[in-house]
Amino acid sequence: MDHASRTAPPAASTRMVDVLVPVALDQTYSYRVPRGMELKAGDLVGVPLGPREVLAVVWAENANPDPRLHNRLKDVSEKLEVQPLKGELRSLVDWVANYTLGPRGMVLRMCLRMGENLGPERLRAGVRLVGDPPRRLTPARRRVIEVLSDRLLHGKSEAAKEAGVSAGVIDGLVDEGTLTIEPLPPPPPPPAPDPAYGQPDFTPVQRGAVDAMRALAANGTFHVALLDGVTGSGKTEVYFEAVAETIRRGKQSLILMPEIALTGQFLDRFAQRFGVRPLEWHSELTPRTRARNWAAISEGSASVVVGARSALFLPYADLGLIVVDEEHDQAYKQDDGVHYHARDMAVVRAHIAKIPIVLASATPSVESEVNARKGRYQRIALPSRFGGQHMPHIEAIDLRREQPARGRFISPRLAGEMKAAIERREQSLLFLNRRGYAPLTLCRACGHRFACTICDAWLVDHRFRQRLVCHHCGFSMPRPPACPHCAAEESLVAVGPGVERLQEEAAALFPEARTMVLSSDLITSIETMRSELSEIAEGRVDIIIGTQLVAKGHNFPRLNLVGVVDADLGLSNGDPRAAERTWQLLNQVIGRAGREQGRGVGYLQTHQPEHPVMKALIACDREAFYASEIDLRERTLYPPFGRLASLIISAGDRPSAEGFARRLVTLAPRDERVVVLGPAEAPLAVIKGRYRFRVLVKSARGFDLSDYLRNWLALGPKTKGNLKLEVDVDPQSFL
Ligand SMILES: Nc1ncnc2c1ncn2[C@@H]1O[C@H](COP(=O)(O)OP(=O)(O)OP(=O)(O)O)[C@@H](O)[C@H]1O
Ligand SMILES: [Zn+2]
Repeated sequence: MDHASRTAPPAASTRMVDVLVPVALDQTYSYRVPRGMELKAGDLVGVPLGPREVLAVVWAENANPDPRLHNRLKDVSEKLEVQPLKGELRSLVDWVANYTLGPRGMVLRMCLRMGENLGPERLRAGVRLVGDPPRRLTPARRRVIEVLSDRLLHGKSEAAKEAGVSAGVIDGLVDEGTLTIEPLPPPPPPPAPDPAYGQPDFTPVQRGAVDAMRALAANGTFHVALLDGVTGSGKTEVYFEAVAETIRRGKQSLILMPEIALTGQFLDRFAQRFGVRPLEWHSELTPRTRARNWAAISEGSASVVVGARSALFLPYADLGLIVVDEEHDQAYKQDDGVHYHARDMAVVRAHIAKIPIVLASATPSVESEVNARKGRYQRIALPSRFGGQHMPHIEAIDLRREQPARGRFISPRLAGEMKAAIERREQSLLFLNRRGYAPLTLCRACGHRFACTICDAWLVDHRFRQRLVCHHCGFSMPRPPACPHCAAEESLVAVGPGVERLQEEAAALFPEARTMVLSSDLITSIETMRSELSEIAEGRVDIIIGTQLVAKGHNFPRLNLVGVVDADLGLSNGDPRAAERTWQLLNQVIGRAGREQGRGVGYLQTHQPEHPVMKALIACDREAFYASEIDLRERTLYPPFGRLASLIISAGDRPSAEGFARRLVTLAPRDERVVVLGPAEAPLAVIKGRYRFRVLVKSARGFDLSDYLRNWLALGPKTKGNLKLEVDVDPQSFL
């Protein structure tokens, strides 16, 4: 910089803005606004950052940087012609970043996942027959002319496909003057959902809840309702009324789902109620659909959006309602990148936007249950099933007394019930939350166990894929013919069951029955998953064998029997939420039984029928479960009576990770409202070659734990080299 430019006032404009860039940075950067460019907070802009041009959002106008820096600032290069991010969304980004300690830029990034193309839609080419046939008329050319004989405009690629020719044949006809190329008009926007399209008749039990839903949506102010209805009570139909009311008010609704891959049935039900399908938002959208949907959401033409957790961060033009379906579901917690809980952040968004939110579940999280008990959330209850169906009857099968045969996992009693169900032409569901064939493979001769080389985990035998697979890093290897340790041949045995092994057993027990395994690792695409689920719903499967994928939200009309193969599975680890999870998962999966006809029955194969969770399940005693769990959390000051955060320290070698974790803990600011536990080696001590230590931070309920952590980490040693520190506020996983 030369002397003159420092003293003379710059010729360029002196306006400046602070922009936030969607990368892993927390702070904003100042840029100059070129003359003639009008910018306000929320505008999307292109800015030079280092050697690149990047997308950014104006976070604050009239920024006030050091005036001496002014001449070193670069200019905003362009303003994008899209809707600006509203103040409401920018506040959410700031709030989430502040709460989770995630970099603001990374939170912003979730708002900007609109795919590559932001410009206008590329026009598609159309062709029309206008002139005479060419002199040289090949059979291919004749077919094209036939297809276009109506002299209307056809899509070029469709016409080529219909005539069975390449695009080159069409281009040839264009050169001859036989056809013209004209742009196809863009497809008309899909019709808007119609709130009056297919409204059902509600039962007297449902009517009260429906009225409450409509009132909350009509009020349109911040209000949290817990729609607490047993499985099969019609929660979806009921919250659709809040959506209908929101459509009538001309505002947008967002319905969050834990597992968007499984929502085929949901989309159909939505169409039955509103005449069209809602707009979808999830990771499997093509870039073009993503760009189109993002634009429809930000312009306001999308009236209802159903999406996975990331849909919470979209730039709705005028959001009027949020519904969080299956609000208790763990899948709402994101555990990489920004660690956030979409249900909790949805409540924050509703609060900032001053709109109502409905949390729906048959098995509310302990947090939401406590909020309803304390009157912070309005409870809207549906205590019985729709259509007079009974809740399933639940029984324990005590595995200490009723053992399956050696190497088998289905007890004789459960097998007998399955046989009876098949004879009644009803479906059975075997539930086991374990993917693959067997969780462990060992050598009978020397005892060698197959473990992942870079994770602290056994390799899981996957027979469909014919490989041993690590569920933590994805490493896999073929099952070797001999033990790599002692070279014994044919000595390898599978230990324990996975769903694939259960299918083998079910097929051996009932050779005539049609079986199907549903497990996330076997899904090749959302479409195949949806078609498999409709095959089940149509009754073309007798025995369904599945992981937690089958527990969520499905309606299988012919399913009356659910067998939980290992009810104790989720209780054995030291997870403070183990009891809650087990209660929720088993209620949900057994809740698939007896929804439309006949009586549903659930069998719990367990070694501990006297465990409080099993007892509450068997007695269908929801009160007993929540009372004892709430009491326990209150005594131990676990959430929601206290707050938790985890620090996860990992490094390529054990001493670095442990050393850093120890140093960090010694620097924790003293505060009598905070307890720092650890560091301790993580239960999953090594993942992908990284050694992991955990620190658990517990505080009183009203305490600003995020602020405490921020101050602490600012004092802490810097993370250098491959050392990584992750902060997880309100952790759901303790592994
Ligand atoms: N008023 C109604 N009229 C017609 N059908 C209804 C009505 N209420 C509910 N149903 C039907 O009852 C079935 C169960 O409803 P729904 O799936 O909404 O229950 P749910 O409470 O969400 O259950 P879960 O928690 O198990 O997912 C569905 O097939 C639904 O279409
Ligand atoms: Zn691994």
